[in-house]
Amino acid sequence: MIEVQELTKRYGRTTAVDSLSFTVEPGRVTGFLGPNGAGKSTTMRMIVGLDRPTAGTTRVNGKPYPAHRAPLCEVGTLLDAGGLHKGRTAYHHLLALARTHGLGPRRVADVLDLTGLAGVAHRPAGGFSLGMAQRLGIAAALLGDPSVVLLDEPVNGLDPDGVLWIRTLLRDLAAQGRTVLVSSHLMSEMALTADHLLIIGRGRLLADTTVDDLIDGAAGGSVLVRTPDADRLRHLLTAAGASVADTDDGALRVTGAGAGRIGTTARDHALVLHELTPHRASLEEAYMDLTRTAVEYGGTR
Ligand SMILES: Nc1ncnc2c1ncn2[C@@H]1O[C@H](COP(=O)(O)OP(=O)(O)OP(=O)(O)O)[C@@H](O)[C@H]1O
Repeated sequence: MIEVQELTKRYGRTTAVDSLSFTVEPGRVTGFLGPNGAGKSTTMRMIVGLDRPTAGTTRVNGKPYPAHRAPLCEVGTLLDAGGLHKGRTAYHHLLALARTHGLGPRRVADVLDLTGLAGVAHRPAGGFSLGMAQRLGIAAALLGDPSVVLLDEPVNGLDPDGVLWIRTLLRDLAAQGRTVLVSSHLMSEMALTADHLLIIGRGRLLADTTVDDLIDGAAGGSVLVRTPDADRLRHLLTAAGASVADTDDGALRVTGAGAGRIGTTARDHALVLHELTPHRASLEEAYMDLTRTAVEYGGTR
C-alpha cells in the first residue's frame, strides 16, 4: 500500500505538487493520470525518496521508503528508462543491481524471461531500442519481487505489442495482490489498464475514482428519447428544467434529466416511449472536463 498525505513540493515559485493526499490499495492497477506537468513524476519521486517534500509525508507499506532495509524488495520502480550504464549488458546491469540486495543470477534470469529480454541479455544496453530499454527498466523494477510497483509512463514510445505486453503484465501483478501505481497522460491507455484512477492537475487531486464512476459523474451525459408524443414530452421536460434538442431523425436528445426521470414523467402523463437510451459521456470527455477545469480555474502557481 502507498499512503500520501498532504504532500507538497515547491521548486522556487512553482508548486509542482499541492497538498496531495491519496492511498494506493493493493490488488488493483491504479492509474495516476494528469496532463504534462501535472506533478505525477514529482509525486512518484517523493514516494521513493528521490525528492524531498516541501511538506507532507509518503509511506510505502507503512513506512517512509528510506526506512525499509531492502527497498528493492519492497518497491519496484521505473522512473527513467534512460538511466542505464550504456556499455553494460542487460544481464550485467541487472546482476549489479541484484547483488546490492543479495540476489543472484537465478533471479536475473527470471526477470529477463519475464520481460522477454533473455535473447538480448548479453548485448550492451546502450544499443537497446526505447521499447527494449523500457523492458529492461521493468526487469530491474521486478528484480526484488516487490509488493509495490511504481511505473512512470511505462508505455511511452512503445509499439502496440509492447503496450499490450505492459498492460497484461500490470494486470497480472495486481492479480497477484501487489500494489501497482502507473502514471500516464493518456486516458485512453489508462481506461484499458487501470481499475482505479487518481487524476491530478496542477499538482492537485481532481478525482480519486473508478473508471465507471468517472463516466457516470461526468457532465455531458444525455438521453436519447423516441416518442410519438414528442411535443408534449418536450414541454414537460423543459418545464422541469431539462434541455431538449431535436435530432435529425426525429428523436429528442435530453440533457439535465436521467432516463429514470424521463421514464417516470412519461408514465405519469400516459405518454408512449419507443426508445430511452442513456448516452454516457466518453471517458476522454470526462477526463477533459476535469482537467480543463483545473487549467482554467486552478489559480496561479
Ligand atoms: N527539478 C525541478 N526543478 C524545477 N521545476 C521542476 C522540477 N521538476 C519538476 N518541475 C516542475 O514541476 C511541475 C510538475 O512536473 P512533473 O514532471 O512532476 O509533471 P508530470 O505530471 O510528471 O508531467 P509529464 O507528464 O510531462 O512528465 C512542472 O511544472 C515542472 O516544470
